[in-house]
Amino acid sequence: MKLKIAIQKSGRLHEDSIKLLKECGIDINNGVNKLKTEASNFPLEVFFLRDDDIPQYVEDGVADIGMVGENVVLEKNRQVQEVEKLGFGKCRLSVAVSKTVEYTGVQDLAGLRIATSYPVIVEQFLQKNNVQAEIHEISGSVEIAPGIGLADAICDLVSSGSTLFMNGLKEAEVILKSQAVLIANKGLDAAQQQVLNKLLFRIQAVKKARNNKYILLNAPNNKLDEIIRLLPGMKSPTVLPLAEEGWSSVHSVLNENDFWDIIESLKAAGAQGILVVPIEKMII
Ligand SMILES: Nc1ncnc2c1ncn2[C@@H]1O[C@H](COP(=O)(O)OP(=O)(O)OP(=O)(O)O)[C@@H](O)[C@H]1O
Ligand SMILES: O=P(O)(O)OC[C@H]1O[C@H](OP(=O)(O)OP(=O)(O)O)[C@H](O)[C@@H]1O
Ligand SMILES: [Mg+2]
Repeated sequence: MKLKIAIQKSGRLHEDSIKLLKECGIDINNGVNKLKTEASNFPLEVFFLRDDDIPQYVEDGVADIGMVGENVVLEKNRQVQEVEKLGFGKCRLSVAVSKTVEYTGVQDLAGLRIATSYPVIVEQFLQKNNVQAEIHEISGSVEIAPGIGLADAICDLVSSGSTLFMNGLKEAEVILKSQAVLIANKGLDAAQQQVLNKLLFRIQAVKKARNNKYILLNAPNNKLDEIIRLLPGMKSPTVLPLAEEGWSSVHSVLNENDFWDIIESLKAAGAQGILVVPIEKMII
């Protein structure tokens, strides 16, 4: 039995999806223009598809699982389960208006024509806020719609904001924060669930490793207590004596988010020769 996974054929999520599978130790041969391939060392068959089609294929069981943006999952509104956030493809779905108009709040959207490729999500947002506006569905190049007189506002994906900026628009409302997620068919059998669990275990180990760094430093023994207090570690830091009398080497694991703050405190506390090393996999 092989589990069938759908990933984006080309576009924003393609490379990161493949990279994640590879970091999970799964060898896939993704030759150019291939629509289907099999992993050589894991019971996985990979389908390369348009991202818009992935929720439906997973609902229908044509694919058992898929990697796709939460924005697409919500827009397509298919019966699938979200099993894991994948940590890439981070963006937001926002309403934007011309930078020349004054925007004071969601009621300002009343009566406007909003161009978007996300009519379902925008409709839900308008209803929730009791605002009546006209949705104009277009499939791409949404940001030029106001400039060519097609709409008064848009709703599209934003990450750096440069596309909005280049089109003379400003972000008015963030409707959704999105990232790529792993979705699964709701009726997986026990054998399929078992393969999915195996894959999930690996994905979680890769995600944890990406969020953490291994740190090694030297410290004078009289500063050890203070330095150890600064370090969380997986259990507690490893402390080894150095050849030089009165010094120790301290090893620990730091989360990416508090990383720089902790490094500064460590230096201030007397740590020297600090080395920071990426972690490949992390299993707690
Ligand atoms: N600027 C961005 N930064 C980060 N993630 C993004 C960005 N734009 C889109 N994404 C995420 O990547 C997904 C795929 O975006 P892409 O632009 O490749 O889609 P597409 O053109 O619809 O592709 P397809 O040809 O598969 O239909 C989006 O649904 C979203 O989840
Ligand atoms: O805020 P920014 O960093 O500028 O990113 C936002 C842009 O990125 C996406 O398009 P993409 O570049 O994937 O091209 P597409 O229109 O072909 O999907 C999205 O549709 C926006 O247009
Ligand atoms: Mg698409």
